[in-house]
This record gives sequence, C-alpha cells and structure tokens, in this order.
Amino acid sequence: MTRVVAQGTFDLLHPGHVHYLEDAAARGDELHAIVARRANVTHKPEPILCARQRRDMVAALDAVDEAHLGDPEDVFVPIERLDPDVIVLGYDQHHDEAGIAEALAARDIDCRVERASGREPRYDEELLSSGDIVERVLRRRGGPGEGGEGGRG
Ligand SMILES: Cc1cc2nc3c(=O)[nH]c(=O)nc-3n(C[C@H](O)[C@H](O)[C@H](O)COP(=O)(O)O)c2cc1C
Ligand SMILES: Nc1ncnc2c1ncn2[C@@H]1O[C@H](COP(=O)(O)OP(=O)(O)OP(=O)(O)O)[C@@H](O)[C@H]1O
Ligand SMILES: [Co+2]
Repeated sequence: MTRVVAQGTFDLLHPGHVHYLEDAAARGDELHAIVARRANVTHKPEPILCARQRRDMVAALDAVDEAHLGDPEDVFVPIERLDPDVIVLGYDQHHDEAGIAEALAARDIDCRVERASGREPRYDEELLSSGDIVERVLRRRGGPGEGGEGGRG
C-alpha cells in the first residue's frame, strides 16, 4: 500500500489541478490531498474561496481518496499524521526538495519527495492558473478603469 500526499491552495479548480492530482495518484495506491490554510498562502494574493470549500471540491475529484485541511501553523503536522510514502510537489512549487527531505528526516518520517509534471493548455481559451482565472474575471466583469469596458469587455 503506497500512500501519496499532494498539497496546494486549489482556489478555483481548473484542469492543471486535475492533472497534478492525477499525476500524484498514479505514483501510489492512495492519494491524500492537503489543502493550504489561508494563513500559509503567503507567496500570492489570498485565496478567493474559504479553505473548507476548497477542500470539499478537491475531495470530489476522482483521483483524490481523501482531502484534508492543512495545519494552520506547522505544515508537517498532517504529514506526521498521514505518514505518507511519497510527497509529490507541483511542477512550479517553490518548495525545495532537499529542504523538505531534511525536515522529514529530522522528524523520522521515511518518505520520498518527487516532482509532478506540468500541463500546457490544449486550446486557446483554456486557463490553467487560478490567478489567470481571477484576472479574466476582473477584466470581463470588473468596473470601468479595469480595462473591462464597464463590465462588458
Ligand atoms: C509537505 C508539505 C505539506 C504542507 N502542509 C500544509 C499544511 O498542513 N497546511 C497548510 O496550510 N499548507 C500546507 N502546505 C502548503 C503550503 O503552505 C504551501 O506551500 C502553499 O500555500 C501552496 O501554494 P500553491 O498552491 O501556490 O502551490 C504544505 C506544503 C508542503 C510542501
Ligand atoms: N497547469 C498546471 N499543470 C500542472 N500542475 C499545475 C498546473 N497549475 C497548477 N498546478 C499544480 O496544482 C497545485 C496547486 O496549485 P495552485 O493552488 O498554486 O494553483 P495555481 O492555478 O497554480 O494558482 P496560481 O495561479 O495562484 O499560482 C500545485 O502543485 C501546482 O503545481
Ligand atoms: Co500556483
């Protein structure tokens, strides 16, 4: 039984998220997804949707066996509890693999750290980034001054 962990913000789901979670699931028998709490999303604007809603949507995906809310303070708390065999990082996640491996070793957690592949758009209009989706919303529905032509752009 190989237990795999994937993690991320997963705000406004798109096919890139599905790709990441399917890639992660293919590396083992059981996929657990950890959904980041707002407080830990520090490298980009705060999520639009609350953590519980993001968790519920991730849990509804076929590739995911269980989705968990992350720990608000110590991101290794759910890792310690789940005791995975593999942690799969996203293709563009800034986390450094060696640093995570070290933190795992310090806690006596025996677990590989791997990197998922990326997914490119398959057609012109396909958006594979939550940030890009938000930008499109602002452009198309934002008020005047956002380049949205009064919300009709
Ligand atoms: C091994 C690992 C475990 C994580 N566990 C948690 C957690 O318990 N709680 C949390 O809020 N975030 C957790 N995160 C997510 C980080 O806080 C996070 O890097 C970030 O918000 C994800 O950003 P992204 O969605 O842009 O990739 C974890 C990340 C890693 C690499
Ligand atoms: N196009 C994609 N291909 C493969 N994986 C992706 C893609 N987009 C996101 N992911 C992965 O999904 C996980 C969660 O990503 P995240 O919540 O940062 O979404 P995002 O769309 O990248 O958001 P943002 O646009 O704010 O960066 C990360 O591991 C990330 O690498
Ligand atoms: Co991202």
